[in-house]
Amino acid sequence: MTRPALILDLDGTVVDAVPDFAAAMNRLMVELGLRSVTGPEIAGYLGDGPRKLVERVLAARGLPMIEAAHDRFLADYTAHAAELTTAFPGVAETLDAFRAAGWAVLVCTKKPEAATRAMLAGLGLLDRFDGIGAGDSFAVSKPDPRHLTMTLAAAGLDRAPAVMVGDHANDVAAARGAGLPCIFAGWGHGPARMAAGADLVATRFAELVRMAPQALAARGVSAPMPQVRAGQPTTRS
Ligand SMILES: O=C(O)COP(=O)(O)O
Repeated sequence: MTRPALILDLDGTVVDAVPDFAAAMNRLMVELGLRSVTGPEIAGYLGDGPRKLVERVLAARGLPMIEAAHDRFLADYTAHAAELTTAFPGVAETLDAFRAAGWAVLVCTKKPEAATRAMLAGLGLLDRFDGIGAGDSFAVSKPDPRHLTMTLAAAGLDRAPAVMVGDHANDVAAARGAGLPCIFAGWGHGPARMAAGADLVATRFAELVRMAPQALAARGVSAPMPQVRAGQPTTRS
């Protein structure tokens, strides 16, 4: 059988990047003389990439989009992308278990590739991925389903059975458009209503070892069940 693939959204699914987003945004707010942001405000604006994030923060302060502000924010965020950001509990050992069982693990994110790589490297996670489809890797991005199919193809996995995991309506829509089963990441930033249309809802990252094979089995595809090795912590971040 072709190697099965686990495709993971990044922000709100693999990592909580809100503290670094908020820190970089607040450096920008100081420069612009604008009211500071909070973590919950930032979390509510995520899911459509950094340009939309800046646009939404400015709009909430009564301002139109400022392209130069986005450029400054993105350069600053990219340089500090792994300072306050943490992986969700269980990520490292769960990814290791998937790969040990023969799955490919890919990330499909609206975050630009430079920031994605800097952040994953800083967290010691970059080597745990077999491919990255970032927000600027292709001409399209989520919710366009081609963001998922092109991420698979770029990793040489265009015929692989695949499962998408994400915490945002854009992730669910992209998966459905690509005809892939979707697991909603209930631990992420997306409100519960965004799970509409997902095949399954997980509450912890480690549940993916059971749910990803289950999602494929429901479509008549059998895939190996990853085993998290006994004695490994399941809550390390
Ligand atoms: O940066 C965002 O707004 C969303 O990024 P994500 O696609 O990894 O969730």
